[in-house]
Amino acid sequence: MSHPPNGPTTPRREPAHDTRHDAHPARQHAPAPEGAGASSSTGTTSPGAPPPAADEERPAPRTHPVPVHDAAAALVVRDLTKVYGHDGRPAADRVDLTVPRGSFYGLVGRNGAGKTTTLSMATGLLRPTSGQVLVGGGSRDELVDVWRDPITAKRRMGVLPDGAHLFDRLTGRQLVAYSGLLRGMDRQLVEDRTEDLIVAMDLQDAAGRQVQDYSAGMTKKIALAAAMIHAPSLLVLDEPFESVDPVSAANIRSLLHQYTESGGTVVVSSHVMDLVQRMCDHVAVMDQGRVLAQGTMAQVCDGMSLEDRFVSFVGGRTEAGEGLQWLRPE
Ligand SMILES: Nc1ncnc2c1ncn2[C@@H]1O[C@H](COP(=O)(O)OP(=O)(O)OP(=O)(O)O)[C@@H](O)[C@H]1O
Repeated sequence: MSHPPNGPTTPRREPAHDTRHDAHPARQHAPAPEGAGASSSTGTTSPGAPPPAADEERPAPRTHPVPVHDAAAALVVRDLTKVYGHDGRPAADRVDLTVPRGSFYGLVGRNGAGKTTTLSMATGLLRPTSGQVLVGGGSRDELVDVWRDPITAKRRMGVLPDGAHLFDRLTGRQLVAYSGLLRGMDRQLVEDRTEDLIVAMDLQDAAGRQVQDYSAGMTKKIALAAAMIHAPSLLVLDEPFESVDPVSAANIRSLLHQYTESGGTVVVSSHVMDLVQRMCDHVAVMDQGRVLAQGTMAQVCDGMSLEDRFVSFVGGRTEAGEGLQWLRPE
């Protein structure tokens, strides 16, 4: 599985951080995840150191295995690799990730690091070149292989893909409702949850308009609502806060925290280190298709800010304006 950690930048080994929580009944808008006492619509779902000044020597790629038994995992990614073209360079290179149940897990990396590629394979949207993805979260502790049993695996997941192609001639309300109906949910339950989600996303005034007329942030929010309607046990969200206004983002964050407190698991990709550090309890750092570090936020940060830690892992900082001396107003 993962390479053994070594060297000065390796996060300390700490005892396993069991982030699982007991079911939390006090939730208003976030659908309770499967296995957390949710009502089921169908019977099958309910579902310090400063950063290096310049481009210092990069640390050797390494991963930090999370000491969580697979049975306590919501998502296990093993040796996942994707080679898109014929140049043989993998966009995701033997990625190993273990996402504990009930965790709020951040996946960070620079542009092109392989986050979307990894999450797309992990959610059954992009066929891997090799490797395996397992999803937990059923009423029993069994893990399901996403590529061998996609129907069962996808019932457990709610996915917000990057640049999702939505049925944007539907109204927002229709889009959310159809996401539930397509999953075989009871119509009344779908209607009730749709209204709850529209309020949670602050889209009451726009719910009757076609999604094609939505702003980028509104589109993101309605797609997030559609991903949640079946109360999955795992939410995989690619850049969920991109373009979303700060008030809506804060509301969505608290909704997602309620969801994890009631046993659900959230995986988010983001470039915004400060946000990830505040929001997530676990984090993985990717660069050039590889996982350089993963673990609890405390393990990975090791006393630094996530941003400083990230830069120490991936390098690449340049002096401000270097090479752009011409960029001055005339
Ligand atoms: N469909 C594709 N065909 C060929 N190459 C691709 C394709 N999608 C992504 N890539 C390449 O794979 C690598 C990883 O891309 P990916 O989109 O996974 O990165 P990312 O970490 O999500 O980036 P960003 O933060 O900019 O969204 C990049 O080099 C990208 O050019």
